[in-house]
Amino acid sequence: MKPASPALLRNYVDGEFVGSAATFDNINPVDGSLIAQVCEADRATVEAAVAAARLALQGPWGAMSVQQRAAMLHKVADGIAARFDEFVAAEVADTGRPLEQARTLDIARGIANFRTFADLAACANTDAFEMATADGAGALNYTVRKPLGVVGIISPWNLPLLLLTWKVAPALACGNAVVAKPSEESPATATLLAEVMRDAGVPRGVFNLVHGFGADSAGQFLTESKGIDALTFTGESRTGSTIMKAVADGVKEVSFELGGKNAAVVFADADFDAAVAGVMRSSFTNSGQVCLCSERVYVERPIFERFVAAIKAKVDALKIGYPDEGGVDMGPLISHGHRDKVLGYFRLAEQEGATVVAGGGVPHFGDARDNGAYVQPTVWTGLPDSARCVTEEIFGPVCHIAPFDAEDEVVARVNASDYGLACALWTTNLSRAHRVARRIHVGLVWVNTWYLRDLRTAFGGVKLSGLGREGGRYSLDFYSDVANICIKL
Ligand SMILES: O=C(O)C(=O)/C=C/C=C/O
Repeated sequence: MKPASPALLRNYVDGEFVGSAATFDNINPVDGSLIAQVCEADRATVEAAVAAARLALQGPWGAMSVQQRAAMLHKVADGIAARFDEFVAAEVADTGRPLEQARTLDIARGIANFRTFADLAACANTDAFEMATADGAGALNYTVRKPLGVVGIISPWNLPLLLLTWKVAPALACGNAVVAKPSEESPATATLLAEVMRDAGVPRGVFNLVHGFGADSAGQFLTESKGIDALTFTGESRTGSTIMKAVADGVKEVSFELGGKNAAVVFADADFDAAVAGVMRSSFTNSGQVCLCSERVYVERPIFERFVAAIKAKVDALKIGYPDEGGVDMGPLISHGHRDKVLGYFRLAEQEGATVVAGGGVPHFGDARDNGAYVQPTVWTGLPDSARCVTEEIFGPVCHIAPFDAEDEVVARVNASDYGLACALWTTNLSRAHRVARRIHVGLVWVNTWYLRDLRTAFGGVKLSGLGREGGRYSLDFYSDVANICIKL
């Protein structure tokens, strides 16, 4: 029987799904099969989306109260929930991730992001100051939040719906209109989101979706558009730098959540089993394709050998497989191209003199998965801190474990990085936990846990890991223009 013709994922502009002359393949990384054809937005389509967003601000959307916008965003959340299994299936097909992760993390957080920012925006207060004046009558200062206008959003493939909605939700809650460009690797849930937006009654032009690549494609066209007022991007640091240059002439506001080479630090007084389980999560969740993952692990010397052995045993026992396999721990990487990059680091590590404690290659399944983008979860020891595999972001299921002897030493080694996004500390010494957490030069520190998220908190990194903070009121501050009004009494 002729296989069903692949779906066609289209752009969503001014409330309509629109095609394009050029399309590109959407591939399932589990077995390399074709999922869909995706319409690549050209510059004219991107500009039409930007113009539609601008127009939307003058329409019913621009006249809505924050309470009305919040109600609309709850309807969007309801719409995702109503099509939950469709979103799960689409995310799994695009990424190959375990079904359970898509259900409990990716799609669940897509819903939570809309609900959280609807409520935060509706309840947000602003400042007011009573001011004494020479004439004794006084003055009143108060601030108001106004939408930025048209916000460009470029979101990554590693947590597709989670990270797209992490930006769309607050941007809309603050009254902006958006043009979103999801990664070419993960277009499916973004396209479903456009359907949900339409069905929830979000006015035309408020949410626009353009598919394509970065350079010389929709990502670049969006960045270069004179019609955007701000741009928010999650992805690689060097792309962030390119975007910054592109928007510099227009002095556009940017918010960047970029790369990382995050450390986990395990002190000898840690709860050993909890630390082993925690480092397994922080190194291998989502096949290591989370900007917060630990690719550097430092273990206090007295427990180093025991810790490495425990990690090896856990890694060797990881179940790598189909997304819907019972008990599967890890799926493939996002694409064959990314797999080649990660395998390049596996080879480099051996050239740099690493001891390969576990993994280091490609699993053999003897079935369709051998056409997928799988790699073995991998553990190294024995490299110097200066090794490229210990300094460069690999973004795969891999970590290097090194011993340390003193607190000051490990703090200096962790901070000796061009990145500064996240760190996980494992210790039962309370004063050490607070002391060391403050000394690590990153935006996010977890103690005796990892990737435990309160959406009201500041999220972002320092150095090459990013610019600005999103989350809670930080998102409201980025996605709003704050104006001060002073009234003479
Ligand atoms: O959990 C979040 O809100 C978030 O932003 C995660 C980012 C992960 C990036 O790889």
